[in-house]
Amino acid sequence: MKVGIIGASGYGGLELIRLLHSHPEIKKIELFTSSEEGTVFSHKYSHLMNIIDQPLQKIEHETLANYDVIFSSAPAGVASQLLAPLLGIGPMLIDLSGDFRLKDLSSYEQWYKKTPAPAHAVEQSVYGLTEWNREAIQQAALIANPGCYPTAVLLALLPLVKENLIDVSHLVIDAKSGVSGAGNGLNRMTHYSETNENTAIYKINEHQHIPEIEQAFSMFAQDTPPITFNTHLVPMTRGIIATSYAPVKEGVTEAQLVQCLEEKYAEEPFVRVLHEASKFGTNQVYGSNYCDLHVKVDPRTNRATIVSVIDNLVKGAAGQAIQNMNVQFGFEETFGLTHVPAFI
Ligand SMILES: NC(=O)C1=CN([C@@H]2O[C@H](COP(=O)(O)OP(=O)(O)OC[C@H]3O[C@@H](n4cnc5c(N)ncnc54)[C@H](OP(=O)(O)O)[C@@H]3O)[C@@H](O)[C@H]2O)C=CC1
Ligand SMILES: CC(=O)N[C@@H](CCC(=O)OP(=O)(O)O)C(=O)O
Repeated sequence: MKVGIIGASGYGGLELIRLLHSHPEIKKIELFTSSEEGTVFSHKYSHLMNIIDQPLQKIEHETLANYDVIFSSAPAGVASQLLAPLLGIGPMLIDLSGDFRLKDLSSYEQWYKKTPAPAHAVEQSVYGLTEWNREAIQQAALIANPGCYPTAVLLALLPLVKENLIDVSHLVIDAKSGVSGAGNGLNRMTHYSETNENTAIYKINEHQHIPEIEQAFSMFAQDTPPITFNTHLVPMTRGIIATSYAPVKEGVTEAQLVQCLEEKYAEEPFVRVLHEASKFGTNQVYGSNYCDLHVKVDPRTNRATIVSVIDNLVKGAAGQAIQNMNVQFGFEETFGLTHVPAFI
């Protein structure tokens, strides 16, 4: 199979290259750019010397139409313009940005503060939360790959919300991300001297992933009241930890919550439910496509603490995108994704 990557030189693009390189069904990977046409990729990124030595190509629709799959790892607002004209003319499209995720265009405009994608394209897009939407992904022409935070949050909470085991009206989600979540652009927020030795909350109550999480609750579980979701930037490169707190419904025990997660994910290759995890963190999924979950109920407050960890660039972006490609083409779902986490 022949795949093209738009935005290859960004963090999501680099991760797509790393993972696709060991995918047994991918025979050709070609890279597209909006700014560096002709640059030999391994001259820009020397860790890819003798691995990816071809030049970056100009983004042209006639060329892109000839690929089996196009991954777009371009920014929100740009991806929709690049991909909408390719819809239905050949390649399967997988977009890592938020452009096709929100079905309500006015909600996209409100949270992203950008012009929404064309309505017909958003209508056709399929939300690529693999473990929850396989059937639709198999039929999709355009996959809206989930955001990094929503992936971590939804894999942990959807089973419990669906089975009505926790009280969502008092749900609080506290999430923390490594700096690569912000991409490779330079700005004050990710400046070393303001990130190192610092942990900062950002986009307080205004994060663009709030409507995405609420939409997924209603798609896969049930309509819920608005949620409280906040995000923090921590001085590490990769990883997301999302800790959610919610009262358990009357009579519900910790054992029931654990069983609910275990039953949902028993056959899943990339979701692990941890037991007796008195301490765990993002390093146990680093560089891998795993999402690890843990739940505990505090008997004093009757509140559940539900924790999930992912690598934002793998399960939160490129890894899940490849998992979705595997589902769509009927490949083993683990192809290209069998990397063991780099714990240290
Ligand atoms: N980083 C993460 O953890 C996650 C990111 N995402 C989403 O994935 C996408 C990529 O993120 P990330 O790799 O971190 O971002 P980066 O900023 O690292 O890279 C984005 C790339 O997009 C390309 N690009 C920029 N402007 C344009 C344009 N006008 N037209 C076409 N291409 C353009 C650039 O490459 P060039 O100049 O060569 O064209 C750039 O390298 C974003 O939409 C992001 O929101 C989703 C989940 C997690
Ligand atoms: C650390 C950091 O800045 N993370 C980014 C996540 C980016 C992302 O996944 O964006 P989309 O889902 O909108 O594509 C953020 O919080 O906006």
